[in-house]
Amino acid sequence: MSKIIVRGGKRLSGTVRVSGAKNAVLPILAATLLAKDGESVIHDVPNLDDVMTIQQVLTALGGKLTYANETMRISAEHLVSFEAPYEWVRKMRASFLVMGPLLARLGCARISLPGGCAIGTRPIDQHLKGFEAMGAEIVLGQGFIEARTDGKLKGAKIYLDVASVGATENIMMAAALADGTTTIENAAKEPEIVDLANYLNAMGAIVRGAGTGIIRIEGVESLSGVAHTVIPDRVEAGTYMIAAAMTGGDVHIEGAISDHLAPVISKLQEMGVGVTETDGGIRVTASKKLKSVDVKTLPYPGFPTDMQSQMMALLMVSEGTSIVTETVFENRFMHVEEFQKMNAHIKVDGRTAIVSGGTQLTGAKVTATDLRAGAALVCAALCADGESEIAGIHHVDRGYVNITGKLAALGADIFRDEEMPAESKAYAKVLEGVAAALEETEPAIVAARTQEPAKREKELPRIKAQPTWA
Ligand SMILES: CC(=O)N[C@H]1[C@@H](OP(=O)(O)OP(=O)(O)OC[C@H]2O[C@@H](n3ccc(=O)[nH]c3=O)[C@H](O)[C@@H]2O)O[C@H](CO)[C@@H](O)[C@@H]1O
Ligand SMILES: C=C(OP(=O)(O)O)C(=O)O
Repeated sequence: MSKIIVRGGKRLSGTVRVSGAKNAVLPILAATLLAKDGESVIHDVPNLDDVMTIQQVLTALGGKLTYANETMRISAEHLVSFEAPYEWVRKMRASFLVMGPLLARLGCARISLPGGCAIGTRPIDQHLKGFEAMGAEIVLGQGFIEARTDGKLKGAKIYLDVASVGATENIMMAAALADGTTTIENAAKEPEIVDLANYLNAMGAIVRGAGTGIIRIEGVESLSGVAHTVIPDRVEAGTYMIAAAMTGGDVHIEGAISDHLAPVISKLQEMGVGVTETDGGIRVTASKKLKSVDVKTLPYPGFPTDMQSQMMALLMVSEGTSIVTETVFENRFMHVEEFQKMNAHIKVDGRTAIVSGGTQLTGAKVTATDLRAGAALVCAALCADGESEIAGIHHVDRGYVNITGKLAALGADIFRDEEMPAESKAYAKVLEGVAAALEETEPAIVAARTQEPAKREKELPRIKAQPTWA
């Protein structure tokens, strides 16, 4: 299993480019299934494991896809199946987003119960409530959900009990081809919802009010494939902003949209981080000691839950005590135990974590428990004393394009264990061999094993291991 190795203490500086947003591209790729004709050409598609997963789902349904240079071309004229296979859906919760488009296009959809990060129970009742209101019959099978409709879905008024991002997106897509008008009340307002609405409208849909709490969708007869460029990833951008702040760095985050990051920027500025909008992004500078702040996660435009663990990492090294409250997911503090291995002082009580800041973090062997937890551990390791080894990297690969390469280009001492340069690997192997041989044969070492540490240090012979080619 691959790991990320970080040797902390390097100040980050330079420019990092933000990739297309994972949480925008996944619903948009699902929406390409709505196009009965024409090719969808989606630009700035990030090279992520989640994107590869949805690509597999779309292919299994009959989509014809190609992916090169961050552009995906999809033709969904001839769908061959209404079933999203378990092997892909279990890997990624967002696979459930194909239910709305399939129901609208084929009148039938069967999807395995979704998987994803272990951050809470994450029910899908609001998605199903929306489909039922539009006339679908929902059948719960053994590990799957089936939705069927006789003829077309019918426009309806749907009030969401929680402003769910996924439910808003799934209902918007289903409603785009329904008979009549659908109104979603208490809709999610995230920038990714607006991006999906823009894409649907370009396809020929009539979606109004995206980005507000009430979205109206007038159903149309058919939709066609079009070109669209995905918005930049605000969570990836926010993660690099935190990494810059944690290392006292000076980093330009190219492509970041400050409006999308308003709640994160406001907290960073309150702490004393310099954040300025530039022509092409956001510049973050941090030179002085940072102050603690309290943070409460909320649906957009509140502080994003997807930035909570990274923010907690920054609070661990800022002066004072902070209270972090997680209101979106009921189990999103699993990173705390890992942070504690790095000498962080945090107490959790239900959905609240009390962070005692001002700590010098120490490098440790830790494990990413979910996607953002993994990114937060990387941020913590960047300013920790010594070396950290972060396992569970498959979570990070779901949502960050080349995180080690991007951070290394900013000056971090970071690599994946399989990325270790070949000469370094060979050198390390030689050193290991020399040490093992000496352990066995050198009488002074053998004798020293049983001696007091102080005496041992004095008497050990100095080993000057050199690779044979040096
Ligand atoms: C692919 C994607 O875009 N993922 C994002 C999306 O996930 P996702 O769309 O799954 O998140 P939701 O907005 O649906 O979930 C928010 C809350 O609503 C609850 N809920 C949701 C649906 C439902 O039918 N019933 C219900 O009770 C969830 O358990 C959770 O407590 O928004 C989350 C909240 O900003 C982000 O953390 C995820 O990164
Ligand atoms: C929780 C996340 O994603 P998902 O909803 O795909 O699990 C995330 O992006 O932090």
